[in-house]
Amino acid sequence: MARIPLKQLLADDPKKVLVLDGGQGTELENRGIKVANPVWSTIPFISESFWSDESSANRKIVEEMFNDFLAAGAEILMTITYQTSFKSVSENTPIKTLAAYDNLLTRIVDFSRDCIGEEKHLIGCIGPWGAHVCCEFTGDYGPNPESIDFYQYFKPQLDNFNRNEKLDLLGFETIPNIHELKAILSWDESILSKPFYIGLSVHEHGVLRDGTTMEGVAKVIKDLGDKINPNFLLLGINCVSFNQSPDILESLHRALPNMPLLAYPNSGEVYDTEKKIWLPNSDKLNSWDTVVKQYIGSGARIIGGCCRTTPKDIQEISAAVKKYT
Ligand code: MET
Ligand SMILES: [Zn+2]
Repeated sequence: MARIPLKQLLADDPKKVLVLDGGQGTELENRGIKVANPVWSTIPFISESFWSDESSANRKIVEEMFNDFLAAGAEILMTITYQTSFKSVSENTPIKTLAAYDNLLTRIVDFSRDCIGEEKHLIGCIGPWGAHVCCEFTGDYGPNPESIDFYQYFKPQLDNFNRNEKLDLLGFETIPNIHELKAILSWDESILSKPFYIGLSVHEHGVLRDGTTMEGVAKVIKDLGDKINPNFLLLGINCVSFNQSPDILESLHRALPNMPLLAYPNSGEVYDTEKKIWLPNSDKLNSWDTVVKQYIGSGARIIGGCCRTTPKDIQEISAAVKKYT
């Protein structure tokens, strides 16, 4: 394999900060793919023509998106599988069996790897349980979050991703609920056999969407002690408010000073659910230059963008990472 394993790469060069790509779902939308459906950005991969017709319009759009993020300086990119859980796919698309689902994931990973080449690192993106029921920004997992069978939900995607050598890292993203975090962290190497990270969905006031403080999050990790899965490489925040994200990351760093972190906030725009439009971030307090500088000061090792961030944002992130490392 041409790529250095991420664990080694991060350990060998303690100053290395990897530039991640930007918001894929919203970028596909910007480029004309209609993603408003229960499997969101998975939708282009569901139609057979995406695979059979190499000149299909959607295929071109996805290829160009990857190319533009690469040209902007991304060194680690994600598969577009945020809402590609077996439950979401089998309940909302013609793909019903585990075998057909496995085939879908393998095709998506192969395609993503072909788009980015052998040199760049690839993350197998895994959205939270809440994405299936649209509550990743409220963290409201119902009256009995402790009895949700998270393993059952994630297993088909994990089984596929764990054994796919084209993936370098698994990314659990936008995790809003402490019970889900505890569940993921309770899984040993037989369940999570690849390096993985967890991106938390954090309120702008700095608490997990369900109200747990960053100290509370840190306690879960500290309490696990040396029982923690050695594949747990990074913890961080994603799709959080751009303006508040440096402070949030700093609070996570204070609570867990030795933990490698990652950060990829959204653009700070706000979605108007009535008018169904994105409202501009009118009080953008910081530039990427300032934000990236603060992230690096707080121990960030992977930095990129989430929803509504574009290749232009990644270009600015990449310039700042070069400047401050
Ligand atoms: N990686 C996902 C995407 O941009 C993150 C979504 S956060 C709702 O497609
Ligand atoms: Zn996002």
